[in-house]
Amino acid sequence: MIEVKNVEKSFGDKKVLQDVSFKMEAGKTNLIIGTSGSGKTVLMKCMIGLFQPDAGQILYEGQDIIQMEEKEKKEVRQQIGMLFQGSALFDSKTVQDNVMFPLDMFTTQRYREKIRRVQEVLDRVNLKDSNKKFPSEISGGMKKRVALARALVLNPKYLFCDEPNSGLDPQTSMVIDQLISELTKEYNITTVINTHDMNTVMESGDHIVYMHQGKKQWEGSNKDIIFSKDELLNNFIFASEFLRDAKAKRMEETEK
Ligand SMILES: Nc1ncnc2c1ncn2[C@@H]1O[C@H](COP(=O)(O)OP(=O)(O)OP(=O)(O)O)[C@@H](O)[C@H]1O
Repeated sequence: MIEVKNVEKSFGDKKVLQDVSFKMEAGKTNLIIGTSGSGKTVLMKCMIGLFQPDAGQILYEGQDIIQMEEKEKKEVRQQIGMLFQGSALFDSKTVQDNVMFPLDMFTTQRYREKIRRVQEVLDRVNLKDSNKKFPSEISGGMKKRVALARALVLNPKYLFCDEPNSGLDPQTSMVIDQLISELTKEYNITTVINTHDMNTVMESGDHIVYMHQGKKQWEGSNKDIIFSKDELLNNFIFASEFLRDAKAKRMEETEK
């Protein structure tokens, strides 16, 4: 579990995060949503220890990452898998070598062990017969699977995903979302996703934190969102008539 407690962050005079608090549990797909500039990326960077908040705590299983010595911080970071926007694969490495990279960096495993683990995660993300291919030879959806396999190869307790659907078509996005949700439950990972994708929100959001102008405006599940009376949240999520109609339909179905 990750707990964010009363976190504040400013850049110069600009308050970017103000008194932000929430808990994100293991086995749940936790989303951070909000308009551009609402502080989602800064919040994520504070959570993984890349930014130092001005005040507050970021607790990993009760231990504050802000107060940790560099060595302890490193240990926590090794338990974090990252899925970056645009996949961030090494173009000059094959699929197999991309996934093996964290094992080369952080373990002393023999090649045979490493290859076994690489194959295991590639199988788990349903990526077959692509081990020897280069990123330029595979589709965007396949690249995401490779990036996901790489994020999982060290068996992380925490998974951070920045816009995992950017650049993907709606169908491929859904498949990636489902895969992330399944893996989160299967391995009991605390998954944190920064997303603009409303389909992800409605289909995968076990727990959603909605940020507005640096503050936590609302928090709840994708089921709660349907019935929320929060005006800012409603305007943000159900921005079009089409989406408002879909909401009304979903409310009707849920009430039946
Ligand atoms: N390193 C920085 N120095 C100064 N200001 C920053 C820095 N990083 C972010 N900001 C400011 O903090 C605010 C929040 O930015 P942030 O990137 O967290 O927004 P966001 O919600 O992730 O937006 P988007 O959805 O567009 O990615 C913005 O006003 C941004 O200009």
